[in-house]
Amino acid sequence: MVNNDVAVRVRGLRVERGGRPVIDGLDVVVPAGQVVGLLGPSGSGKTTLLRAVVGVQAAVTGDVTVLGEPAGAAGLRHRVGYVTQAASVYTDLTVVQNLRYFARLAGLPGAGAEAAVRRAVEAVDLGGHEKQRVGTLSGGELSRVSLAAALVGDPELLVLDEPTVGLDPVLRRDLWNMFRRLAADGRTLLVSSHVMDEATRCDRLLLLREGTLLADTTPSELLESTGAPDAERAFLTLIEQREAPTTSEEGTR
Ligand SMILES: Nc1ncnc2c1ncn2[C@@H]1O[C@H](COP(=O)(O)OP(=O)(O)OP(=O)(O)O)[C@@H](O)[C@H]1O
Repeated sequence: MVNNDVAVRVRGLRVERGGRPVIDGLDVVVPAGQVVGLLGPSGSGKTTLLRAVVGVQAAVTGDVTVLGEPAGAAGLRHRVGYVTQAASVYTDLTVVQNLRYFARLAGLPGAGAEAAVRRAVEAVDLGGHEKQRVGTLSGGELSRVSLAAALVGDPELLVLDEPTVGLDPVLRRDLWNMFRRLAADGRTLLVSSHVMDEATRCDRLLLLREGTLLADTTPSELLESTGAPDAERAFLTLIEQREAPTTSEEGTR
């Protein structure tokens, strides 16, 4: 049965990379229609988890169900948009040429493709740059073209791997506002970041460390439960709590 309240359900996920487990027994739920932040330090397994969700990660065991289907199923191809860390648009083509290409890949016919391209350009505020070659865009504009390329197929779930990396605070804020608008339209966004202050912009947070889930919470619950003044210190507090010896262990010393 499809549970419309859940966009992604991960059960007992284990992934090996380079001959060692980088995710070991992970259970995660991503509720539909929300902006869910996947946060954790570099190397904690964020990209690996996102790759498992879009179905491109090898050596995966466990269950990953996306929009009611197994991750990577052919039926999900147009329902899931994935933006990788490295921009995957063509720098020698203009914005619109890129988006037409991605509309073709999404199987959209002529008139439908043109309408989808226009909608995607509007959704990411790239009006006026349609005929600009992607290689000449600024970093923030380039991020938005990648996002637009993922949007042309009108996906229900957007999986974004560190979309704000390398952007200044104003551009980061603008991009997060855009994510909020996309969620308000009914989409689910799973967004990874290692910048902890971005946590406050999410509806829910998944905090990852060394391939395990440290917390599945909301920004306000995170601050309340740790008593920390900001997300970064809350994350450190959670790690310290996890690593602190229990009372019984102390008693045996
Ligand atoms: N192709 C690979 N071969 C071997 N090990 C890998 C490979 N790719 C990733 N790893 C290892 O898997 C672990 C998780 O990597 P992953 O890229 O998922 O982390 P991340 O949290 O996304 O990091 P970052 O924020 O730096 O992108 C790391 O220890 C990394 O070294």
